[in-house]
Amino acid sequence: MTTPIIRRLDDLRANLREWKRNGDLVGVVPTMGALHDGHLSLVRAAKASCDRVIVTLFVNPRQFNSPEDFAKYPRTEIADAEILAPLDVDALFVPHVAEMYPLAHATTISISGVSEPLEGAHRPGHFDGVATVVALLFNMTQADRAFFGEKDWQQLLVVQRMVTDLRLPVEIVPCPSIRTESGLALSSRNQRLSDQARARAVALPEALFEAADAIAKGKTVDNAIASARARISIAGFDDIEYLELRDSATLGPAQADRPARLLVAAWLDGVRLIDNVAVPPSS
Ligand SMILES: Nc1ncnc2c1ncn2[C@@H]1O[C@H](COP(=O)(O)OP(=O)(O)OP(=O)(O)O)[C@@H](O)[C@H]1O
Ligand SMILES: CC(C)(CO)[C@@H](O)C(=O)[O-]
Ligand code: BAL
Repeated sequence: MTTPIIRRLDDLRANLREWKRNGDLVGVVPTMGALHDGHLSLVRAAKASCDRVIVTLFVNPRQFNSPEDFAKYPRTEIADAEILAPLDVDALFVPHVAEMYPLAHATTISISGVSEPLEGAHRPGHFDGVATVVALLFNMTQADRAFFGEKDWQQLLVVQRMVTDLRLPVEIVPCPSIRTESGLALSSRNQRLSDQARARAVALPEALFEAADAIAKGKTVDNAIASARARISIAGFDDIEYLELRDSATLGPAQADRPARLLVAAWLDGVRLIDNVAVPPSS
């Protein structure tokens, strides 16, 4: 089975007309490619609950706040189509940048509140780019369900906020983070790490899980975060952009009686890694 690649919106719409006429439930998995098992878990979830599954592959220039990061982002379309083949998706939508953003394109979607701290503070404009492209992809694919990974926890909340606020007729399905056996969350960017750096990178999830466990057992948040920071630094990370406990749903200050999330972004050998874990309420 080869993966049908569609590049033009008109062609996608022609398929969609037929699928919608049949009453098929359409699922979309938005990605930027360089597919790994994390993406494939989203595709499997989509296949399990939808009649038609569209995977989108678009390295969205508008969500990159650093031109260097955009230039270095892995682009592996042929391998991506191959890795998807056994999953038998209905379309791999790979639009050209001009299909997404014709010259006259002048609309940006900006979400306040949940998009402002953490990634929003460290990557100015990032979530405007994400929200704009995700809204476009929802409209282009006319998806009934969309699948997003919890690895990008803040992105998930931003997209959920947008869907609620704009009354978009799409159900967001969160999917758990897929990790290597040693605990590292799979990510397209971390494919750039050397084997040696990848081994050191495991300190990130280890520190997160240990801190989450310690907080749940009553250790103060400040002490738990200080220990986690020390562990990550000792492993050789160059910079910790943030490591914070936040309310799981709002990303406001964490409260003891509500689910919280410990979220981190840190640099190792020129690669920026993010991760997050749940911290259950203490009462
Ligand atoms: N390890 C993972 N487990 C579950 N979902 C994941 C994982 N990694 C990425 N995803 C999800 O896949 C979708 C597409 O993500 P994307 O293409 O940006 O890949 P990525 O691995 O997150 O890349 P990077 O973080 O390096 O940009 C997003 O919904 C993202 O949350
Ligand atoms: C959702 C997304 C595909 C939008 O470009 C991207 O932010 C990603 O891959 O997580
Ligand atoms: N996975 C989130 C997309 C980004 O880092 O731009």
